[in-house]
Amino acid sequence: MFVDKVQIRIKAGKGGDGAISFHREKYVAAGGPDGGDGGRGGNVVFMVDTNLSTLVDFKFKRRYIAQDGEPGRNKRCNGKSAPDLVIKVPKGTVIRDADTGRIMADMSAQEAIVLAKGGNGGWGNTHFATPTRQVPRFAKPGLPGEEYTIDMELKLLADVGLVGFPNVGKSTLISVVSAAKPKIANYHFTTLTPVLGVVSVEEGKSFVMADIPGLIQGASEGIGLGHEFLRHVERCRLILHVVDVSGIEGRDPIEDFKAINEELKNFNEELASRPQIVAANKCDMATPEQIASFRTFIEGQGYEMFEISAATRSGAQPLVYAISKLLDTLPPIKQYEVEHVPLSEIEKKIKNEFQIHMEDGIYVVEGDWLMQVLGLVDVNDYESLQYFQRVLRKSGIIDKLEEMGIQEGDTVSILNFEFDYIR
Ligand SMILES: Nc1nc2c(ncn2[C@@H]2O[C@H](COP(=O)(O)OP(=O)(O)OP(=O)(O)O)[C@@H](O)[C@H]2O)c(=O)[nH]1
Ligand SMILES: [Mg+2]
Repeated sequence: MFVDKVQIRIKAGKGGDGAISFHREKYVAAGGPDGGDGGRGGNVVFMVDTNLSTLVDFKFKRRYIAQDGEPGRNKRCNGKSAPDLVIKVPKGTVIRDADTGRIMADMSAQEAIVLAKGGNGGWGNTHFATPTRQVPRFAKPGLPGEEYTIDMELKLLADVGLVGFPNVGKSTLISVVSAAKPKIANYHFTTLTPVLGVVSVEEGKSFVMADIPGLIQGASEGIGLGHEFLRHVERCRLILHVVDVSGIEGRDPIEDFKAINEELKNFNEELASRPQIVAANKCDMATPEQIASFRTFIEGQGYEMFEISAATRSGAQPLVYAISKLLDTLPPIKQYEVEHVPLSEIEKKIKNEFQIHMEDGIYVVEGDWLMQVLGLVDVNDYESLQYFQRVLRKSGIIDKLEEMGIQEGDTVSILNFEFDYIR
């Protein structure tokens, strides 16, 4: 079964809670705190698996939950962090946050990505001993992991997309220019799922061609099969429009050509203006007059046309060279840009709900949204920390801290994350 669109739910693991425990030893009256930290919750990681070519597995399993981190224990034993939950997807899968529509990943630009971060483990009470507080009877709980409902869509990666009415010879063509072996038969909708083929042009030079089911009038409104598959030509750099010029099926090639382009336009305006080459197929069955009048029309429209017979292979090689030459001048395959959660939205939310209080000489900042921001921060990554700093500043947290008299070197605690304040 070919499936190229699914919705699933992912949830990263919760961090383990920090432990509250005190050192116990014979003859030692009151031992210090020795509660260990909780381990990190498992991330949910997406990884490209080139052996996969459909999202069918996700039709049957829709919830993916990573394990929680282990809680801390006594004797300063830290809980184990949970392993990442790795989800394998075919190359070309585009992942969106179903709630906001934001693009989270394009699994053609990236091989692997952490989509939901596991929560940090909570600190054990060992961390909270100070000269004035020798018996800290508290620890921090682990933070929840991120969770999302995501829409996944497979958009195949091909340089050239074959489009045309059913039975015009698209599959025959891909079978003669590449090693792909699609089903070929004399009836409509022989091809039911997209097929990719690598076309080699010359030593060290090749491009990828995608064969999709035939389109019919109304395809863009969901009639027939083609519409479901047009998303697979959305990334193509070039459209190869195959037309049957022989009229053996009683159709008019000019009308066919117009109808298909109309469908492309209805599906996606931009798709219709994608560079397009026309392959006039079944020339072995067409009269010179039929070919000539089609050529006049096509060239009049400003397209380049190639006479071919996929069945006899004639004309296929010049077509391949022409495609390759045109591809050299075109931009690379479209990648979807990952959209980060807009800063301004986060700032607004934080601004409305953060609170700061002092606890044992530490500035403690709290707020639900901070948790989500922290989920995006990687403390080992400079850019990420800068982003965090920007959020703190723009959402007014730094102003508030300064108002409260914070000084260089004072400790600020934001959830489980403690750092020295630097101006
Ligand atoms: N005479 C002739 N027949 C051809 C040519 N190319 C393809 N055919 C025949 O046309 C029929 C349909 O070919 P396919 O390659 O399956 O057509 P398709 O466009 O992939 O069709 P769908 O998958 O249904 O959209 C088959 O019987 C082919 O043998 C050609 O150049 N000349
Ligand atoms: Mg076919």
